[in-house]
Amino acid sequence: MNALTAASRNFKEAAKLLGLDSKLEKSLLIPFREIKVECTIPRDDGTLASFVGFRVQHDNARGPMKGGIRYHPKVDPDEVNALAQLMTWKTAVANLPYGGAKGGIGCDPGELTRSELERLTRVFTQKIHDLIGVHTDVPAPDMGTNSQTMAWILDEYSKFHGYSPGVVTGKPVDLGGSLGRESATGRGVLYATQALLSEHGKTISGQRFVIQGFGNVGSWAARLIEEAGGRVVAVGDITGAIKNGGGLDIPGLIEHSSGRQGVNGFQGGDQIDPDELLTEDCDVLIPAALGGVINRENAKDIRAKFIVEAANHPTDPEADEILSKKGVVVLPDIFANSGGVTVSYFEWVQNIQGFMWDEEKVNSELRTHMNRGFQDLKEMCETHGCGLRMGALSLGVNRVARASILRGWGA
Ligand SMILES: NC(=O)C1=CN([C@@H]2O[C@H](COP(=O)(O)OP(=O)(O)OC[C@H]3O[C@@H](n4cnc5c(N)ncnc54)[C@H](O)[C@@H]3O)[C@@H](O)[C@H]2O)C=CC1
Ligand SMILES: O=C(O)CCC(=O)C(=O)O
Repeated sequence: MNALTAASRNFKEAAKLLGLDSKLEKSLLIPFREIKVECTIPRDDGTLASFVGFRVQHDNARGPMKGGIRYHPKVDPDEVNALAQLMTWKTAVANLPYGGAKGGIGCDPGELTRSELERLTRVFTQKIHDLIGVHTDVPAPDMGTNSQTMAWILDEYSKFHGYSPGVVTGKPVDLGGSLGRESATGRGVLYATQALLSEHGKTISGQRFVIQGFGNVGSWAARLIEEAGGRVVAVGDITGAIKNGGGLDIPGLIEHSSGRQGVNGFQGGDQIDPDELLTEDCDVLIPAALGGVINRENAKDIRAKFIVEAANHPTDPEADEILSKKGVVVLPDIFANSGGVTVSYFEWVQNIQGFMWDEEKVNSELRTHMNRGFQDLKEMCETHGCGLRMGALSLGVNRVARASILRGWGA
């Protein structure tokens, strides 16, 4: 199912649950602004290459719009739109003073050299610089981008507006980035998983985990879960998948994967078919790569008891129905991966204050935020007698609707 169709379908179900006024419902669904720009750069060999960049600013009722920038060949307007919408609900679920946005460029970052990536990022920033800003829209890393990408955006933006570290988050620490942001999404996934398992009388220790995606989010989640006593029995990425029932050596896999740009060829386990990774036997499945990977084709074969959505929209609504009938508990993306944007908020606050927190404070504030978010989410589920996805969505949508009404935009 198309990402935008799926996100909108879930939103409408939450709006119905909340009894939202139909005009407000419509206005919450339509993005505030959709930007599409042409980005042409000279390649290193002197030839020209053109790419299309997007920034969808979905909603700003609760504050500046916030969300990552993705570099991936499959970036398209509908997907960016869906991801921007999810950011609006995510920042509200985390109770951060932000709205939602998302951006991306349709490109394969693995096929571009570092200097080509820098030129592409700078051209994109030149095209959108007057529409982003510390108090309007604050980008961050997502798939295919990282702290270096944010450093280039910050530098290019600052040529137009003066030095403004708070215009992006997920920056290098040397440029005003926050300690703990690099690991924040994976750490948030750990805290979210601990909260969920404890609700079911379990701890991380002794549980078997399967993780799809071994980039920023997947590798940090794996490392922290292993440190907390969990057994990561299979991991996959774009290069392949690897399994070891006794538990993979995660530090070894991180070293292998960063040297070779992927998990393929790791000797500490058996290579498996990446298509079978999601249906491997485990207690907790953590999708941490692309959207739409759990769908009506494979949902019936999922053997995990819990799914913790580290990726954005990994499960489509048809799969949700199948999983719910099977009794699989799904912790939704807009809560489970909100650790990243939460520490982005801490980074932005530090930039505005001009004061740096130590890493212990960042991690302990993150834990407090994630635990509070889980309690809020559970209360919403109890109030509406619904599952976790609808609980999270109605929590987020309700907060955005209230802000819109207070600002005089709603019914
Ligand atoms: N970076 C962040 O702070 C946040 C990221 N997310 C979400 O987490 C997910 C992962 O993001 P990052 O780790 O930042 O990206 P990344 O670019 O660091 O890593 C992406 C990983 O996915 C793998 N992958 C790509 N295509 C695949 C495929 N077809 N099959 C299997 N694996 C594949 C890559 O090999 C890589 O291991 C995305 O859905 C992103 O939107 C969500 C919240 C915050
Ligand atoms: O850190 C941020 O501002 C947003 C990260 C992001 O894109 C996401 O949570 O999906």
